[in-house]
Formats: sequence, structure tokens, C-alpha cells
Amino acid sequence: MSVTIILKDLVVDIAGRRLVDGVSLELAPGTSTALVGASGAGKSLTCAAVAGTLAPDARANGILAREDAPDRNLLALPAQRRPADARIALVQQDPATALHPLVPVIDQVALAAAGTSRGLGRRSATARALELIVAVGLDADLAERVPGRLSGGQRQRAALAVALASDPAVLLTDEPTTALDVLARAEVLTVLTEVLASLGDSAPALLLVTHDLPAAAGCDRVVVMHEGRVIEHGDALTVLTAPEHPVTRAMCAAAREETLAGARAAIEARRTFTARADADCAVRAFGDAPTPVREGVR
Ligand SMILES: Nc1ncnc2c1ncn2[C@@H]1O[C@H](COP(=O)(O)OP(=O)(O)OP(=O)(O)O)[C@@H](O)[C@H]1O
Repeated sequence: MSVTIILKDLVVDIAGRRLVDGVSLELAPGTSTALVGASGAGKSLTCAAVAGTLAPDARANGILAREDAPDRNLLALPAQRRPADARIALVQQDPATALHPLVPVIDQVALAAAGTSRGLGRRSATARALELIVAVGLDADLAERVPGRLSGGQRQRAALAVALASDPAVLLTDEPTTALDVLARAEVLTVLTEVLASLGDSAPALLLVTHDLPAAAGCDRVVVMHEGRVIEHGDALTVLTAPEHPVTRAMCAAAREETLAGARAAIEARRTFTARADADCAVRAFGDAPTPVREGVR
């Protein structure tokens, strides 16, 4: 059974500087939250505090607890010292960090499945691993491959399968798509949402740290950070289409501009390409005689 994880009044100080100041999140099973904000806003530090992967020189205060065990504060414990039933998993930005390059994917997923509180035996863990490999959209034939022989997008899916195998209550992903091209990026986000939807009642909460507002739009809720604090939060549609805080408004306007500039560049590239293709056709058909490229045929 999945459980809600509560983060309350998180503060992170490093070398005397307050870098995260009073961040609270409620991560309920089956819900997705995007943590957005400009570079340096404190998103990754917040994510690392929840994951238990803060650098040793960081001091974190606040409460991180399962809703059903509010007195057991997990914040001070690094990931490797947290109890197995804390169930907080991180999908690394770079899947190479999460995966052993020379161990077949199925063995790595099975190992994570065997380590859960479900206490799966070897055969059940392997069966569960195969189920998850297929669920994240990897072809079953790839299960025996080592990560070094997979594409970037496939490695991301394998890393997601490893994270899900630990049966998490919360799945954290810090910029999971940064290293990918546009197509692989859309694919990973689709897989994330589809897989979580397919897990039904046992779906974890998703916390997606991202710069990418279109990716954030796919989540249920958006939390906007600026200079270490939460400046706005709410359901994704409201925050992204009717932002209230000036910083959120500027961020949304910049994303719109970026999208429009990208669309303009794509249209321009297509125009040039079509004009060239027309000219090539004309040369092929009529030799070198100058043939005007027809306007308006696009
Ligand atoms: N180990 C560290 N030591 C000192 N300062 C740090 C450390 N890690 C992060 N910071 C600082 O804390 C602030 C928040 O960093 P954080 O990585 O959380 O930002 P972010 O919102 O995730 O940015 P980005 O989107 O660029 O990853 C930044 O000013 C950063 O320089």
C-alpha cells in the first residue's frame, strides 16, 4: 500500500548561506508534482534533501516523514541509512550513475526488487523485473543487455525500472530529460506518466524537478521556487496559464517566447529545405537552366 510523504518547513544551509528556506510539500500516492524555477532556485537541493543525498557540508532542518509515522523524521538520515520502509527512490539525471555498465539490465532490476520489504525470492524478483522492464516500454529482448549497449533513452527507461523495482512511495526525478534530444525527452515523460498511471493503486507520488514548463504541465501540481522559497503553487493548469507571482509570469512568458522562437526556426528551416528540394527537382528535370522556385508551394 502506498503512503503519503510529507516535507515540512525544509531549510538547507551550506557554508553559512541559507539556500532553501521553508519549503513544504505533500507527496500523495498517484499524484505528480513538478518543482520548477530558474537555475539556482533551490530545486535540486530540495530534491536531494528528500532523497537523502545532500552533500555532507549541507545542514538540513525541517521534517520529512511518512504520514502514518509523523514522529520518525527521515531528513537527517542519508539515503543508505534510511529504513527500507521509507521508500523514497531517486531516478538519477544521468542513468549511467544509476546503472552498472556491465551488468545485464534484468539483473540490476531484479536486485532492486529483491531488496524491497516484500522480501521477494530470486525467481519472483526476476519475474517482477521483467514485468517492470516491459512496463517502462523496453523491449523484453533488451532485458539481457548491459546498459553500455543501450541508447540514452533506453538507459533512462532501465534506470526508471530499477527505481520502480524498489517499490517506492515517492519517485524523485531531477531533470530526467536534460541530457536527451527532443524526441527522447517526450518519450521519457510519456513513459513516466503512462507507467505511473498503469500502476494504479500502488503508484508512487512523483516529484519532477524540471526547467521544462511543458513537462511540468503534464503533472497534477506545480510548485514554483525562487531564491530558495516557494513563491507559488497550485494545480498545473492554473499556475501555468494564470500565474500570479511576477517571477512565475516572467518564466511562463519566457517559455512561450522560447516555444514560438523554436516554432519559427522550424518553419524557416522547412521553408529553406522545401525551396532547396524544389530547386533540386527543377535542376534534375530541366538540367542547369535557371528555373524559378515557385512561391506559395510549400
Ligand atoms: N554543495 C554546494 N555548496 C555550495 N552551494 C551550493 C551547493 N549546492 C548548491 N549550491 C547553491 O545553492 C543554490 C541552489 O542550488 P540548486 O542546485 O538547488 O538550484 P536549482 O534550482 O536546482 O538550479 P538548476 O536548475 O540550475 O539545477 C545555488 O545558488 C547553488 O549555487
